[in-house]
Amino acid sequence: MTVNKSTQSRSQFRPNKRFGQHWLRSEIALNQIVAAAQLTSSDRILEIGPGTGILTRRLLPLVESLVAVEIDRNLCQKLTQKLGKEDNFLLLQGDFLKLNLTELLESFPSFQQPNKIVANIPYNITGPILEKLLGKISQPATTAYQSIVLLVQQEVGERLTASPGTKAYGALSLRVQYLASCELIYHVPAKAFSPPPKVDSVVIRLHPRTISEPADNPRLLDSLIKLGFANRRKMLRNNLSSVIAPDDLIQLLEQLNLNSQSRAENLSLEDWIKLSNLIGCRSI
Ligand SMILES: C[S@@+](CC[C@H](N)C(=O)[O-])C[C@H]1O[C@@H](n2cnc3c(N)ncnc32)[C@H](O)[C@@H]1O
Repeated sequence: MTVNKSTQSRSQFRPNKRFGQHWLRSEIALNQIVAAAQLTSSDRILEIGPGTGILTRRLLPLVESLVAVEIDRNLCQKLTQKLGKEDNFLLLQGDFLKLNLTELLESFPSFQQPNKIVANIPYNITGPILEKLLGKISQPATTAYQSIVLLVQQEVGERLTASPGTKAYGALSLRVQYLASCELIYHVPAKAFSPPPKVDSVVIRLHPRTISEPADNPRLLDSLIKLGFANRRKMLRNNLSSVIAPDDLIQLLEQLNLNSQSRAENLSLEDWIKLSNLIGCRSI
């Protein structure tokens, strides 16, 4: 891990597949990301994977400070040459998933406690990034960001923001929606990148939250969701039979005004929490 204070022509930035590098080149998409972030001059931004600095350069004049974490050493050198003179820019070289940001920022008071995240992330590590930012149902993250604006693969964005009863709705939707409200803001076509990825993308915005009526036993809720969606076509009473007898589950579903033939995808987050609480009570 090295720390560089503070980019060259884009032709010098040869994308490295290993790091999921696809450079944004669409003015429209860049403007959309900035708009979705709803920035104010007092915001302290964390950017994951600044790459060529194309987004960074737009954000810097609009905010108080921006700390960027980039894994690619060569890019870091170029970024330092480009943006190193900007007082409100700090570049950390390293793997975002492994570094302890709070500890690293102890020596940089002006960059501590970023309140917003804005990033075009490497798609291959979307899940781990979300988990690091939000935590898990059983262990929510302690750092509360005001908002998180990310460019993600369209299919993932649809799953994150999906509603009950839809094809995209699943364990990922519930796990993330338990920890944050999620909105899909813009569609970004593959041609907005160089090289273009195989899939289209979307800009999403998350607002981490503490749910008003959390599950009594978050670990149980998490396990039930996993079991419930293990086979989407099966009814819940079959998928959850290792935890609760089918007849007993039918009773609980009726208590919650839910159809006894419900599948996992038919239950809202609130239904899942209530069901988990009822199952938890029975096993005490
Ligand atoms: C999709 S590119 C986006 C680059 C730039 N923000 C843009 O919009 O053109 C993802 C960036 O994340 C960086 N990256 C990949 N894995 C990373 C990790 N674990 N930690 C930090 N940065 C990472 C890549 O090197 C690359 O610069």
